[in-house]
Amino acid sequence: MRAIYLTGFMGSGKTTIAEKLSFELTIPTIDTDDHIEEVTGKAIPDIFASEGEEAFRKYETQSLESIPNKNIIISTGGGIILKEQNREFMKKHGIVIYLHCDPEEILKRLEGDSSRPLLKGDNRKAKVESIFSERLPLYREAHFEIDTTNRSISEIADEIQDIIG
Ligand SMILES: Nc1ncnc2c1ncn2[C@@H]1O[C@H](COP(=O)(O)OP(=O)(O)O)[C@@H](O)[C@H]1O
Ligand SMILES: O=C(O)C1=C[C@@H](OP(=O)(O)O)[C@@H](O)[C@H](O)C1
Ligand SMILES: [Mg+2]
Repeated sequence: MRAIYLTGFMGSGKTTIAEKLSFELTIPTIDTDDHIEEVTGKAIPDIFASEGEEAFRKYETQSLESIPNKNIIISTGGGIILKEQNREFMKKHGIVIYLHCDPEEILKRLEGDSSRPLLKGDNRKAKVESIFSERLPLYREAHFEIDTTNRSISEIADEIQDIIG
């Protein structure tokens, strides 16, 4: 089986759904953020704080390209689609599934979360809305799109299983 790449905004459920699918299908899963943390020995917020976003994006591409791409479910970081190189890599090596979620629900799901450096500080709503609208056309380059808004993790996992057969 070709790799399944889950893409989508922060809080769309990529990491959670990949773990569920991995359990149900008994195939491995890797999260690009976890991979970066293992390789660098640093937490994601520390990389952003000490080396900046550009350095993080380099690690992200290196992770994407070094993770196996057969018989695996890969949950990506929300910004992986920013680079054309990454979008092309995922489309070439696997099935790309975009997990859509309305910004309003993203804000609810991430209330109190402090692990996402791009949403740090005041005016989270404006931040989510502006990053979301910038990225939406890039997310939509995926092979498939699933709306996760107001849907349970089980329903979403079942829909992905239908897609991949
Ligand atoms: N379909 C869903 N319904 C409600 N909460 C969800 C759903 N999917 C994920 N969550 C919750 O949203 C938060 C972010 O999920 P996560 O899997 O880390 O998203 P991502 O990896 O896309 O940033 C977690 O607290 C998770 O439990
Ligand atoms: O959207 C982004 O640019 C980011 C999303 C995060 O992953 P999740 O999408 O799993 O939250 C993580 O890679 C980093 O904080 C940057
Ligand atoms: Mg994640």
